[in-house]
Amino acid sequence: MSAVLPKAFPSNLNCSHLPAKPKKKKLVASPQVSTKGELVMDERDTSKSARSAKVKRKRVNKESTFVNTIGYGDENTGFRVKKKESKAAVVEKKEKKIAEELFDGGEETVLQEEEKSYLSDTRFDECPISPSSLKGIKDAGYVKMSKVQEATLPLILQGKDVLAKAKTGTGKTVAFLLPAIEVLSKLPSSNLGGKVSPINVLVLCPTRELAIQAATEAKKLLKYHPSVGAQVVIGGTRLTQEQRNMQANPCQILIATPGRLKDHIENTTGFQARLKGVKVLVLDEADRLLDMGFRRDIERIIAALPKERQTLLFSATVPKEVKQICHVAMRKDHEFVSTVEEGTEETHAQVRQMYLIAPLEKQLSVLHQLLTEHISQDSDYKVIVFCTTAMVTALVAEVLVGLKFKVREIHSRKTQSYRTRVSQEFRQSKGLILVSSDVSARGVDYPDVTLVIQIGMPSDREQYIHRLGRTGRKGKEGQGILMLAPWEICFLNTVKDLPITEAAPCQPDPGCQGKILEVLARIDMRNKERAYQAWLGYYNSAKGVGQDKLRLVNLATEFSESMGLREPPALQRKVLSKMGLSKVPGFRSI
Ligand SMILES: Nc1ncnc2c1ncn2[C@@H]1O[C@H](COP(=O)(O)OP(=O)(O)OP(=O)(O)O)[C@@H](O)[C@H]1O
Repeated sequence: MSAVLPKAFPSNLNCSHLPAKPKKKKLVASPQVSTKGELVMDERDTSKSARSAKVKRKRVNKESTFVNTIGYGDENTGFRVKKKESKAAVVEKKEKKIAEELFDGGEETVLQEEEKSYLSDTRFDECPISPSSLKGIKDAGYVKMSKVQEATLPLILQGKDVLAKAKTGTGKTVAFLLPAIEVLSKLPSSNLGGKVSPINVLVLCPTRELAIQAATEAKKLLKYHPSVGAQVVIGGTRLTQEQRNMQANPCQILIATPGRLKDHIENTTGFQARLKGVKVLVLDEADRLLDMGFRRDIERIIAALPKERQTLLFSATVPKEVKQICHVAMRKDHEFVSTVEEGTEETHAQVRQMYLIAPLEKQLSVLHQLLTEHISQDSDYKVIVFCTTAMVTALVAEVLVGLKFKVREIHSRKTQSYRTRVSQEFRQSKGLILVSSDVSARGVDYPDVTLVIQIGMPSDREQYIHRLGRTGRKGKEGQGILMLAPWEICFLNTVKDLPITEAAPCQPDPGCQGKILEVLARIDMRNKERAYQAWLGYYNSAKGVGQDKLRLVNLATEFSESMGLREPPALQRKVLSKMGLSKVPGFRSI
């Protein structure tokens, strides 16, 4: 395997290395409609003002038709069978009429050409979906299905287990929630009531943020299903509070993080009985949930569920190991659906990906330069800076605040209420930088993120793709920069098939380093000690770095120097021992 080797870090070049946002011409929907009611596309400049007016609403002649590419008329689906006046046909007509009324006038959201790329030509109202769901979909502003939604809906409605792979930000949440709600709404009423209130749909998400977000999407789709409810159980909130909520208002859809769900299985009276009602299990970000970190919890959870159920696994990345172990959760005859074409990248073409090599002691000043440049180019900037661990995230955020950037931080060491508040604020804001650990790496849907910076090598190729996927969502443009230390270059091997190119070298403003040292000097020593320990823990187990322990000692010292420390902090003996480093010479211990 040939590595993509970057040039050495040059000492004397300016930082205008990032290509300015191209002022290219794009195809955008014209406000005109042809006599046949087709949308007429023309070519014109999409300057900022044009971009800001990107979503326009326009009436399209009802005659404009859309080709249904996947055959919802298929008899196997049990919907829209034949056009004879049978009872089924009458019901079908009635449903169709309601659907037509819902979308009457064919109000069509006209999007930029690039934003359409993730959508299919199939409209939701052409599909065998209940009028109540259609109403919710309409209120959410969705008209056409995304490609992954179009590809998976018929299979899920047929009752198949599905493993689905689709790029980040292309609507996977609706792809599993909508059919799951449809399955649920067709259950006989005995499944919906009785002494025990069963949980019929169980959605597992790897992070709390993702679970909350999935619940928000579920609530949109359930708006006109008054008898169906969705509830979230996640860590970071009081177990007893969740128990009370579930008792007061038992819902058929439960969205959970694995650890907390396991807690309820073990500690909440009657919970196991409720789980016996599960008809659909969804593993969102399946590869993450099935990797070693979550595997035990997932196995324990699956053991508590009925064997007779439908299982759906969704993710933007499905490494081959996941395909191998998905039998843990799925039936043998499950379908694998991928909307990422064979031989194409798993990342979006409209997201420019670059890497940049900088030694640890220069990384903060390079970061300062990257952010300053980006902000000067785009006043509507919205940046996520990913760091390796929670404590390193906290430190980088503190430095950026000291340098007067507008910053929020989010990581696992913050309380859940703080995380929820910051997440909500960032979702709605412009002109803000979010410094984050991997709690925001997967699935979190922040609209219009303009730049994702990753400092330090991600845990693996999949995590790189998911972090990058926080920008360029729903077909929009974005930019990603991966900043590596020279000794992390080996990581590039794992992403060499992706269109990631080396950024022109960056020489930060000479005055900046001094300012950074001043800021660092003001930061509480304990925060630096925590960052040092966390950094060491991360790289100690990082592939390609952690094996050579003697080298690790030196790299950790380099990191402590980058925080302005003369000597590395001493670590507790038991911490060193836990990391398997107690016998390695060079670490200071107390
Ligand atoms: N058919 C649709 N039309 C328009 N917007 C949609 C449609 N379906 C979903 N969306 C919106 O697209 C955005 C991205 O969806 P979602 O977060 O589910 O993507 P995802 O594929 O799960 O991404 P990730 O891989 O990062 O988890 C959300 O804001 C969602 O509300």
